[in-house]
Amino acid sequence: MMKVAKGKKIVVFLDYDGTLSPIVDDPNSAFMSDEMRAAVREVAKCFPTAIISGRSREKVKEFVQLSNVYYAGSHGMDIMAPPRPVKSCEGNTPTVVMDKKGTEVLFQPAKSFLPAIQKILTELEEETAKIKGAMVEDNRFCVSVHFRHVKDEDYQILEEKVRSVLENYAGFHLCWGKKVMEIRPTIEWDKGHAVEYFLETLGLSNSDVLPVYIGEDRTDEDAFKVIQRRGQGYPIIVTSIPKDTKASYSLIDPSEVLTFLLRLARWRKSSSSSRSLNQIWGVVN
Ligand SMILES: O=P(O)(O)OC[C@H]1O[C@H](O[C@H]2O[C@H](CO)[C@@H](O)[C@H](O)[C@H]2O)[C@H](O)[C@@H](O)[C@@H]1O
Repeated sequence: MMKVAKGKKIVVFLDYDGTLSPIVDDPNSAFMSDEMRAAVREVAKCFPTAIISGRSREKVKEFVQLSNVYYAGSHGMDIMAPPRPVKSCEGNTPTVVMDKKGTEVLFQPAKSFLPAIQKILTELEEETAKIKGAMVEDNRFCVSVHFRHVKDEDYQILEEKVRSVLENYAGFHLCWGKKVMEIRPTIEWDKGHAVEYFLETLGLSNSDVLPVYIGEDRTDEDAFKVIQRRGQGYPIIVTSIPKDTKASYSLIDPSEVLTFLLRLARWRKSSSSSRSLNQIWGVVN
């Protein structure tokens, strides 16, 4: 992989839950380790790096706590460029989307849905309050209804309640993630579009660019498809079991993601030195 990458511009896209942090029982405690944070920081010093999560942008930023990465929340429906251009260790400064005042620009293709989303959120909280273990999470442009702690015999009633709320709102649909139901605006925008948006706005859509996308969620498949369609880049799924996926590579869990990121940064920093790929990656040709 690194042989192909030599001389090309790498852009790194990372999912959050299950990729940078392990899947845990409480969504509010899905913290990222300091080691992982340091690795992402190093990678972002070398390559433009974006975190694309199903969480709200504010929440994922609060978890990641890095100022040298780009953030997209709500499965890519809430994108913000960082306050200042991120300088790569190659010395390149990618174009950053700025408004006339020089502040960061938000891209929110589902903005008109916000009033309805707020109502849906309130109704879901009311409707699900009596179902033990159900938890509603406000992800700004989408709403998650977690059922990890709901008894199997209560799941059906929970789903019925969610569907009954949605019946009154045209323009929204339901999808499923890991023990979670997600209510999303029906617009043609997903994590794949967010990848394309970043590549375009950063001026990185040419053929010498290699996007690396690491994710584990069903919604990451949209991004894998975009990379496959481009014919260049590395769609990497995080999974410990074989899966039907558009990704071409896999890492078992966040600890392997950590190793991969550390090696990626190390490779870039050392690629001008005499260290061989074998020394960095520990691989045998
Ligand atoms: O796109 P992502 O960053 O992968 O976000 C997808 C969803 O992740 C979170 O839920 C998942 O992780 C939780 C913490 O490990 C776990 O408790 C839950 O069961 C998983 O579904 C997040 O809470 C959701 O809002 C995101 O949509």
